[in-house]
Amino acid sequence: MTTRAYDLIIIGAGPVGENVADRAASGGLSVVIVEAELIGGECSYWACIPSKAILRPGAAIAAARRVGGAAEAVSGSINVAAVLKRRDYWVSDWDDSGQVEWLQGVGVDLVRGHGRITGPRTVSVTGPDGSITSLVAHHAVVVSTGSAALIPDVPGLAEIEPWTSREATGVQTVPKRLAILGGGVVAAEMATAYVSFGTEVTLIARSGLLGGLEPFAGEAVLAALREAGASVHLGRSIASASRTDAGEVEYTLDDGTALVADELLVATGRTPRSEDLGLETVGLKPGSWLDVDETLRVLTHGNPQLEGGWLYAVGDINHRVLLTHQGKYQGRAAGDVIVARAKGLAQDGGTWGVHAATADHRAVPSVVFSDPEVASVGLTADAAEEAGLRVKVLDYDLGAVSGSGLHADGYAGQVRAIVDLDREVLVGMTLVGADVAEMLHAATIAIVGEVPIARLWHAVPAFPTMSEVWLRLLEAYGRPTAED
Ligand SMILES: Cc1cc2nc3c(=O)[nH]c(=O)nc-3n(C[C@H](O)[C@H](O)[C@H](O)COP(=O)(O)OP(=O)(O)OC[C@H]3O[C@@H](n4cnc5c(N)ncnc54)[C@H](O)[C@@H]3O)c2cc1C
Ligand SMILES: NC(=O)c1ccc[n+]([C@@H]2O[C@H](COP(=O)([O-])OP(=O)(O)OC[C@H]3O[C@@H](n4cnc5c(N)ncnc54)[C@H](O)[C@@H]3O)[C@@H](O)[C@H]2O)c1
Repeated sequence: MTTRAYDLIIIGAGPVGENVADRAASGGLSVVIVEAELIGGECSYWACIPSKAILRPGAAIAAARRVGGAAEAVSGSINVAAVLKRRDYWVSDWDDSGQVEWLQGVGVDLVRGHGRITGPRTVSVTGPDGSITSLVAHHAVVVSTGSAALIPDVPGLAEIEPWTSREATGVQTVPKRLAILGGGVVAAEMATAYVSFGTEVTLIARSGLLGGLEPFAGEAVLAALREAGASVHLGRSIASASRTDAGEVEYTLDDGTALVADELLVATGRTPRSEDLGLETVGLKPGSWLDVDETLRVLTHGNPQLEGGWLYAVGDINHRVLLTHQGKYQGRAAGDVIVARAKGLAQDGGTWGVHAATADHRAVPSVVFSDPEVASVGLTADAAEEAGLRVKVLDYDLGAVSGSGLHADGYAGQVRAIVDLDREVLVGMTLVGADVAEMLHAATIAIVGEVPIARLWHAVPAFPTMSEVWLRLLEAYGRPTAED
């Protein structure tokens, strides 16, 4: 057994752990990162990247089909083998050597294996060959171990070895019939991808689609999936599942309907990867999400083992926002504040401070890459009401903007903006329609910058782009007068 000492130990080299490592190393700390699987984590190999790689070809074909003159050039069907080959390129054939080189380049040491906390500031790593490496941190330990697919407790479900997002994004042979349980983001995106492959998709959602977003978003995606041939059962769940000798999945809905598929994808949310992490050795509960303060430090709640604030939890594992870009944002703040604390430098963990993840509460951008796309940031109308804000809700038909009509024949889309009437600033925006993803960042900037609505009149959208919807929304709000 070897023991090594570093300023900072990071457990989990997903996109979030990598960002913490980068900031801390560039701030002059000695850093080691521990990884059990591939450097780059879930996002790079089994989530964001492969899912978007398999969605894009279908979206590109659909885009061409919506433009008269171009539509005529689209003949035949999608080349699934070529799609999967392109996906393989984007996941580097599940080889992380490029990321290993990057770690070396930024001066971060890597220990491959499963990391477990063994006490305050100490971590033990069991390597693939069973060897043990003991690590001691002078300053901090960061847990960035992410999340895994949650399999609900449905009779027979675990036994049939259902697909999770890993199998759905890493598919080698596309099934003819795919059942999907869940109505969230993974379900919407994978249904969209597999429908584009020509798979017979059956989606089972216990409520509507894309809960938590503006209701018109889920309704538009639902209508499009049905239009594309998917069979969608709303208000239903799966009561039992089994596999036949031939490998088919037989499952029953909670209304007694019996159905069959070749594979069943479970897309019912995530569970924290903290079960086998040694949390019990420092008075925390194994298998729990880790609550943190604004600087991503695990809340001590008077726990003497966490004294000195040495433990941080960043990314999915803290359950603030389960998105890569937001986790990386947290990672930059955490890496910098660990450096500041280690070196006794000034800290800025107040609202919008460099060491605080304030945007987690105010402006989380997210895109569902379904067809239509759903891009949202900040509050929905319901969330604004729950927060007790006095708001004006501005709705506009995105298809009525010239830029949209030019972009695609019969463009269908919808935009909703939420304005805080007391501060006269934007606090939320949701866009639904083809290719709205790239329009989202303007709204994020307006919210984070707290740009006054009166000033937004000077932010002129280029003609004829879809962004002209901003003008229509401002008109719906009302143009300021000289007296205002
Ligand atoms: C299908 C799917 C699609 C998604 N698409 C998007 C998207 O388009 N955009 C977006 O922003 N987000 C997306 N997400 C969410 C995104 O994948 C996560 O938010 C992101 O991966 C979280 O990063 P992380 O570093 O916190 O965790 P992870 O990426 O899960 O990385 C954690 C790492 O820690 C390692 N690890 C865990 N435990 C240990 C241990 N004990 N010892 C050593 N190593 C350990 C794991 O092996 C892993 O490499 C998607 C998620 C799914 C499931
Ligand atoms: N484009 C993106 O940014 C992107 C893409 C995919 C995933 N993600 C992230 O990954 C995370 C996980 O996605 P997800 O879709 O698995 O989770 P989710 O939380 O988005 O959706 C879970 C769905 O499963 C349903 N559900 C939960 N338990 C159930 C049960 N027992 N029976 C039937 N239905 C049940 C819920 O009602 C919900 O519709 C999300 O938080 C999301 O942020 C992001």
